[in-house]
Amino acid sequence: MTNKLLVKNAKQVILICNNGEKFLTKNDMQKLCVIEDGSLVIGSDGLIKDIGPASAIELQYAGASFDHVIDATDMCVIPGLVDAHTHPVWAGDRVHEFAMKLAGATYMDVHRAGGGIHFTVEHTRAAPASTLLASLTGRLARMQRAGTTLVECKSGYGLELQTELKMLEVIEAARCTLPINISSTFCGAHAVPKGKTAAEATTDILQVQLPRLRERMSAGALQVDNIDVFCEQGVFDLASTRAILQAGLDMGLNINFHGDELHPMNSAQLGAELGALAISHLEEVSDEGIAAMATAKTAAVLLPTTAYILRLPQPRARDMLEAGVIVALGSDFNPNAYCCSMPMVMHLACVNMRMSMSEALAAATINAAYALGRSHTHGSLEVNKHGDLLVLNAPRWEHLIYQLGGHQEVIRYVVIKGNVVYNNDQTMDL
Ligand SMILES: N=CN[C@@H](CCC(=O)O)C(=O)O
Ligand SMILES: [Zn+2]
Repeated sequence: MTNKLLVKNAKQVILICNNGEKFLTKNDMQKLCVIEDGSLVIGSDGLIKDIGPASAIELQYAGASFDHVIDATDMCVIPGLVDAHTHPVWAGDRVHEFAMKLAGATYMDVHRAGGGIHFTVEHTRAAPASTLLASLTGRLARMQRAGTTLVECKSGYGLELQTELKMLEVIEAARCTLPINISSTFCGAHAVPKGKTAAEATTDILQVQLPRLRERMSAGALQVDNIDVFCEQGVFDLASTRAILQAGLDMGLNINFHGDELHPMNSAQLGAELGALAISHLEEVSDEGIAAMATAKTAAVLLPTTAYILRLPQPRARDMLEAGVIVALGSDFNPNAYCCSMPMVMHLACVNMRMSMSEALAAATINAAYALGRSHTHGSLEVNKHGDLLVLNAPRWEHLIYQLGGHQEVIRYVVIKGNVVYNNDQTMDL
């Protein structure tokens, strides 16, 4: 049968790892697996069929047919990027709040004044599903052009049953129709809705939202992968967070939540105890929390754009890496942190959080895939994994991070399951 794609003669092919690793930690994040002068074949099923030295692949596939051939001479190949944390379904931008924050207002000042998540909830509740789907489609296309091929997408701007379901249905429609891979997250506990106490909101999630979600999932109408809560002072405390996460776990969802962002909450210890796959933010995590996450193999999804925009203390990436935590990255795309670009996120992680470029790439590929429970199929270039990759118009892969804000010029092709979903003939030589 005809193969889908041959990518030949690349200067470097960055596999990330080649032994079926589900994640990388410590020194393994420093020495990524690389083939110099390599080629790669994606079979008719969209999975990677072969990968190796260009000369060996040429011999082996002499006479084979391919739907598409990319000559990657002088270019590099890396796995598609994985964005482990986004809020991409919403109406109503918050550009006015950016001005307020620049003038000194904190995230919680804006939130308590009825802005922030509340502002977005009001606009998202009022928006038709078709409008939300159109904007989501545009945002996912932007992410894809910036190299993201697997993205986590949260609900959480409804805070009541109807709008939370509307958001999840919009994510489901995108998942079924767009090439980009999606991991869907129920985040009904993203904030306490106006007019309710946190206790009332928790009861509504446990007794109304989650049971209805379970019905929709059992009927096959919705696929939801993860459960999320914003565990924060003035939002959901540890007890409510525990109850909601446990209820999600009991219905088969992976725990993946916001913790220890603005105040130390012991969210990391709670997540580790519940077997969370991932916890995001962690700007205020304690030493005990770091140790608990390392032992439980709970990934830390670090979000450099948030710390940057809100001028928060940086998450302690180096301490986490040294302790053996599985460090992943996400863009945190949302109306507060409007960034669709994982190359920009990796750059910020390197400069502000002191990660090396290899660590940042591992965190934005195999470890981000692990945070979403997908590292058996995504996050590295290995035989039988999905044929999701980027071809970079650069002599070394590090240009993708080094060229600040330059991904439009560096990314030549984006490939998902062997199909070229973005062909950028505007790239220029460096
Ligand atoms: N911290 C909570 N949630 C988002 C922000 C969402 C918003 O402000 O709309 C975050 O991850 O940064
Ligand atoms: Zn978030």
